[in-house]
Amino acid sequence: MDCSLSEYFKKRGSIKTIGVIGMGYVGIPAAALFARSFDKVYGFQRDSSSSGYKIDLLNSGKNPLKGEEPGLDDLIRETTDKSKFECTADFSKISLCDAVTIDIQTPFLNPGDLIPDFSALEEGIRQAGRYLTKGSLIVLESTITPGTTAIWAKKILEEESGFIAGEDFGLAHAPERVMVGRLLRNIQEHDRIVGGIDDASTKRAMELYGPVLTSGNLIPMTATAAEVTKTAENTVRDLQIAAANQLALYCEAMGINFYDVRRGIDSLKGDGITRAILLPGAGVGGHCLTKDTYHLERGVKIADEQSVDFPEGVESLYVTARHINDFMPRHMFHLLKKGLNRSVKDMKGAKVALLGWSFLANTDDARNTPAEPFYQLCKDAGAEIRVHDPWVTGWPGIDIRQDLESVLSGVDAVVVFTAHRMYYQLDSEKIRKLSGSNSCVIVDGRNIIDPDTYIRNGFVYLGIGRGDKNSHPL
Ligand SMILES: NC(=O)c1ccc[n+]([C@@H]2O[C@H](COP(=O)([O-])OP(=O)(O)OC[C@H]3O[C@@H](n4cnc5c(N)ncnc54)[C@H](O)[C@@H]3O)[C@@H](O)[C@H]2O)c1
Ligand SMILES: CC(=O)N[C@@H]1[C@@H](OP(=O)(O)OP(=O)(O)OC[C@H]2O[C@@H](n3ccc(=O)[nH]c3=O)[C@H](O)[C@@H]2O)O[C@H](CO)[C@@H](O)[C@@H]1O
Repeated sequence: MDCSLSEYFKKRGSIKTIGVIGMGYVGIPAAALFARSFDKVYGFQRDSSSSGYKIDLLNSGKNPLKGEEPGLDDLIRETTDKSKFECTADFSKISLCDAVTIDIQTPFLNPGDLIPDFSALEEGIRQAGRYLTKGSLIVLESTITPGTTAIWAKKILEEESGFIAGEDFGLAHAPERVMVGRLLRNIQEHDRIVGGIDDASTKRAMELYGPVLTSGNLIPMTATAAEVTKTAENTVRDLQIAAANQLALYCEAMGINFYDVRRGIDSLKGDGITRAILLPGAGVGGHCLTKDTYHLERGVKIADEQSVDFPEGVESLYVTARHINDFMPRHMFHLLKKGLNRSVKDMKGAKVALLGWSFLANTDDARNTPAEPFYQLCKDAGAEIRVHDPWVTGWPGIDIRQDLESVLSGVDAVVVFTAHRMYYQLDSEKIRKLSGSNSCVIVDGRNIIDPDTYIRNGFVYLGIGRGDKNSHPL
């Protein structure tokens, strides 16, 4: 009788060589941190036209990620210099690894039909299955539909390897809870959810993640519970943001200042009471909050259990929240239209400066940026729209400039979409001169400018949640 999985792990000894499949926002910092704590890390990256360049870049000690990532440049240089971190497209080296993590993108083709595009992930899992060895551990870190690890991934790995998960190799899910701009810090400081398909896999996965944690704790559970934790934590966050967005829309309609109401609500504290209201904004972007709700919804739909007991004909609260957040770029367009009407200008032919393309302040990550639907609405309405972003240097079909003055000169309207640090320094007098207009419109999607300063300088001001200012006297 072959030995049990725990015995395989024991015979193999402690984890020394690790493979990380997918050199992206998640895989690169994860691999670099593993390389600091373990003997050797192989970063597996397919040699694709869009990302193959990362292999040589990383092997030369350079960080392919733009934007501010404290500590990552040095850590990549340090670990590659010591040959502890090597990037490759040769997946056969997976056979040298004691543990392999998979950090491949998991977008939705079309959220409406809840069908994720797991094609890239499947290719990566098949590569892992092809070369994994007895007594190794496979960990899915990608954000996936609940049920994926223990059913779909397990089946593929067993098909490709001829081994049995839970007997010949370990299998777990350990979701990444990182945010661009704080990748290294999040991996080390956030508590780490670790969910194996069985106890032996969970324990082995804890051996893998323990050494990279500084203040974070390990939180063991089953693989499916780990998948639900990850998708639900982002679903709930998206719901909280939608609650703030809806309240902001109400405050605008009622002519009051959302931030007065927020301060008032926050004042109710103590005795375990919490009513934390997040911030309304021009929209919710990113790779995670825009899709994890649909992973959770799909998970409950495909679960073997009987269908969920839920009120008849009522849409999921979580999907409704997604619709509210996805509406915010259109609301920004409505505010712009209102402002141009007040300054007696047509949207058609209006020159509009869009400030901020990335979905998050001070990063270059523009995936699912809410600025894109807004941009399209303006274009479709005949406006001439110019985009500025200090971090995002390129985007398919969009001319993104880094020279703010050239974007602002001669404009009829300025629209703030991202709270980049430099936009807090915007000078109303300078913008008025650059625009050459005595009634330039300014729409603040991130509450970063002072309305009264701009109104005093002759601007037509509108801001999200600012019902007290959006119809100010001209
Ligand atoms: N970006 C974040 O801040 C973040 C945060 C939390 C969770 N996540 C999740 O982590 C996962 C990865 O996200 P990401 O942002 O790192 O994606 P990414 O697109 O930045 O990186 C994915 C990398 O995997 C590579 N890849 C794709 N298929 C491959 C294959 N078959 N073999 C080898 N490499 C392959 C791609 O070329 C790319 O370099 C996703 O599921 C995402 O939801 C991301
Ligand atoms: C890449 C990513 O997304 N990773 C996630 C991220 O989650 P996060 O919640 O930290 O990301 P947010 O900061 O929410 O940004 C999302 C969008 O929401 C808008 N927003 C935010 C707050 C608010 O009050 N009003 C808003 O409108 C904001 O502009 C932005 O477009 O990091 C976690 C680890 O920290 C990860 O685990 C998690 O996968």
